[in-house]
Amino acid sequence: MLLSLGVERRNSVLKIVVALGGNALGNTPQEQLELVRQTAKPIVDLVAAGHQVVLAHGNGPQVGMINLAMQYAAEAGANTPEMPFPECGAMSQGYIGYHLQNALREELVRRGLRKPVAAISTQVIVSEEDQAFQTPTKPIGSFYSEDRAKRLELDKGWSMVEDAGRGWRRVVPSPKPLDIVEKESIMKLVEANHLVIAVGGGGIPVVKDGEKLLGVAAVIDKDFASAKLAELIDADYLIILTAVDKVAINFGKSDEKWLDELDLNMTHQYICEGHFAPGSMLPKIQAAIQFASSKPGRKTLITSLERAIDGIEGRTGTLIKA
Ligand SMILES: Nc1ncnc2c1ncn2[C@@H]1O[C@H](COP(=O)(O)OP(=O)(O)O)[C@@H](O)[C@H]1O
Ligand SMILES: NC(=O)OP(=O)(O)O
Repeated sequence: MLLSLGVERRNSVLKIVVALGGNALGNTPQEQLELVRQTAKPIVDLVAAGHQVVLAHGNGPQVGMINLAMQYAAEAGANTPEMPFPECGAMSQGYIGYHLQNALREELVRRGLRKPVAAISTQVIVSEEDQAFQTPTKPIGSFYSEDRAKRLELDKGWSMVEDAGRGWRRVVPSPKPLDIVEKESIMKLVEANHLVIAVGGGGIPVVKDGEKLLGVAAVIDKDFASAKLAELIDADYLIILTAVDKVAINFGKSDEKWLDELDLNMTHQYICEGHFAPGSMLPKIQAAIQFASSKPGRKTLITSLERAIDGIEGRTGTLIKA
């Protein structure tokens, strides 16, 4: 028995959306290649147990790196065009999806499993009216010292914030996902028993302009996009893999307490008490609530990539349920 997650559906096939943090993918192509090999193992464990899996991933460090590189190249007169931000997001989706789909395919082959893997270039509809466009909150790119961050604010006009005690980062608008353009294709591939990678980097944010879709300069939180995808494809579980085994209250303080389980009332109370850092744990918790409250029986597990199997088997992680 691989998947316990609340145990009532022990031997049934579950439809699971797994969301993987962009910070778990490293900072260079070499690091990412190595890390996706580790990522592939717990994902393929789920597949081997017979579950239908859709993998979503973040892109914060990667879209920041791509955007900065394109800006520097254009400013240096390297005969390189100005690259619009949504195209940078699309590049990050392709770059990460390429590594993930190969790592998953190799792990499946290594275990003698036959299953096609496909990364879908995914667009996610947002509203032009979303208040997020007025207040950037999504951390992207590298971590900087406070001094360097203040200089970048002046030199580049970036908005910079301190990110969960880890350093300063650029922040960009992060509108909420309203719909997923390629949802029918994703559904069809899942039904056809493919291992699908979708809503990479939260999806490429687009707004509707009549029949057209226009890319916008923003980064959708992949946890919200994953929750939306999980709702739309009628998944049973949303599993959010990040750098910590469990969610804590009083995180980083002397009275820190790691949580095994959260119901919706407790979760709302802890949000009001400010236990979850905006831009890092808070969106995961909000996405977890969104999915867990969208239909009876739906649950979200938050745990670390390293301990994903333990989390899946009910030995660690924080389970959020209605
Ligand atoms: N209450 C909390 N409980 C656990 N971790 C927290 C909490 N508040 C902030 N964090 C931080 O949030 C991080 C997860 O957010 P982040 O690194 O942005 O996610 P991602 O893995 O999606 O890139 C954790 O590694 C931890 O450092
Ligand atoms: N798009 C997104 O949520 O990326 P991270 O997981 O890297 O923050």
